[in-house]
Amino acid sequence: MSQFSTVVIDNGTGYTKMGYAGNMEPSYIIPTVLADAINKGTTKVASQNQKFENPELDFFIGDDAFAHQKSHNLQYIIRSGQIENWEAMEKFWHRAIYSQLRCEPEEHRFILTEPPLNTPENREQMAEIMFETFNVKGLFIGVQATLALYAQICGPQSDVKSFSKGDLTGTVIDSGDGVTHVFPVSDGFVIGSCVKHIPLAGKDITKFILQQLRDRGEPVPADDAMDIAQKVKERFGYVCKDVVKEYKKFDEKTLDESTGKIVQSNKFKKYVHKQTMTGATFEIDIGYERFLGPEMFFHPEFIHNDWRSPLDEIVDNSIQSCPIDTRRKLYENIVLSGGSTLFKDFDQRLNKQVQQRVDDRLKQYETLTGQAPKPIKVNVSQNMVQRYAVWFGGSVLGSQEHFQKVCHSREDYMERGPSICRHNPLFPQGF
Ligand SMILES: Nc1ncnc2c1ncn2[C@@H]1O[C@H](COP(=O)(O)OP(=O)(O)OP(=O)(O)O)[C@@H](O)[C@H]1O
Repeated sequence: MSQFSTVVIDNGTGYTKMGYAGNMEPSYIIPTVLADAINKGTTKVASQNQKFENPELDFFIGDDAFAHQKSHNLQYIIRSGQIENWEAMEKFWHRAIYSQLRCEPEEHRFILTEPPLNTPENREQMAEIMFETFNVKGLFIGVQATLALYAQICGPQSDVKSFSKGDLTGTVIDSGDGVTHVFPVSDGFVIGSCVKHIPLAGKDITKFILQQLRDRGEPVPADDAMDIAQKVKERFGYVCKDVVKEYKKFDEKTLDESTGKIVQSNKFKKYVHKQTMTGATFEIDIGYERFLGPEMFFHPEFIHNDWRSPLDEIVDNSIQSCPIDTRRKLYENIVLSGGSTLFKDFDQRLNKQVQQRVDDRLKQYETLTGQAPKPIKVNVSQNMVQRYAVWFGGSVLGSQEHFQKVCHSREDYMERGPSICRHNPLFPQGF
């Protein structure tokens, strides 16, 4: 890796992933939050036991921000994928670049990510901050869904050289902490009018699991409540094949012949938690919430009173609203991206349910016309880089030869201004 390799920063609603292009995983993953001082300059720098020399630098990001939330104003910078507070974002980038990545921005090109359908004005704002505040050498703003698809195609198992622009067609399902999106992408371009937005994601599952634990009377301390629920979700959560059958599996009791006692199903688990404040440890029983939480994707009414469309229906509707000549490929290449798609067997259940919808439609067509259409094979694929797919897509792009041709340079910016960053094609002309 070159000393001046490209920096990739993927700012998500919950977590920011950052590191250098060419790596398999981001070097830093921190919550996208800022804690800004209420009385600027009074906080001591932990490592030096002295106050900040410049009171303007009296702020913290990521986990440090949570640690200082009593003395500082905690601000969530991104909501539903969109940057809400530009001043806070600039401070966040400042600390991330100088203190975490420890790089001189003027010597590096940067790849930032944006949600699909981001406005050109937002892109210009990003460019202004990056070039004028940080004086970066170059900037590329990649659409998250396209980068996730790029990661899948140029992933660890694939041969980058045999890849063509037309391969960048597929449906990306991106589910993170705050929001879930379905993005059909054709030849590297998101089909904007067919994007579907679902206001449910990881945070909603975490809250649901916490509520379930509390309803069952488990001892969940208020201080660590969300943290416990999140760990339970990530460690024990899975997608079941059928909710009713799964309940039965949990309720099955067996006779332990060695002790002669009736024991409950091994589907129940125990989670041992060490309390942050007191250091005391205690045990929590984990039950039905293991599969009921992730069931939100297929039975959203469990969690949300007004949102009743299951994910497979939304994916199917999204693809059906795309141009007819792209649909087959969109069904055949459904790509998962983001932390909340990591539940065990999520891909299989989604695959089965979308396939069912497609088969039903084809059967209906055959009944009406008397002609048997060519079958469509739905393929939902998991991949090794799914958790950080967007970041990894940026990492691959930033390490390819053609990247310099698509990246906007500082000289270009000085000459033509922020509007150059309105368009960020992944490939140079004539690729
Ligand atoms: N193994 C896992 N199983 C289930 N959920 C997980 C797992 N690992 C992480 N998550 C969840 O994924 C979410 C974070 O994912 P990600 O980093 O993709 O989101 P984000 O980019 O911050 O948010 P968004 O995509 O909404 O902008 C959190 O809710 C986290 O609890």
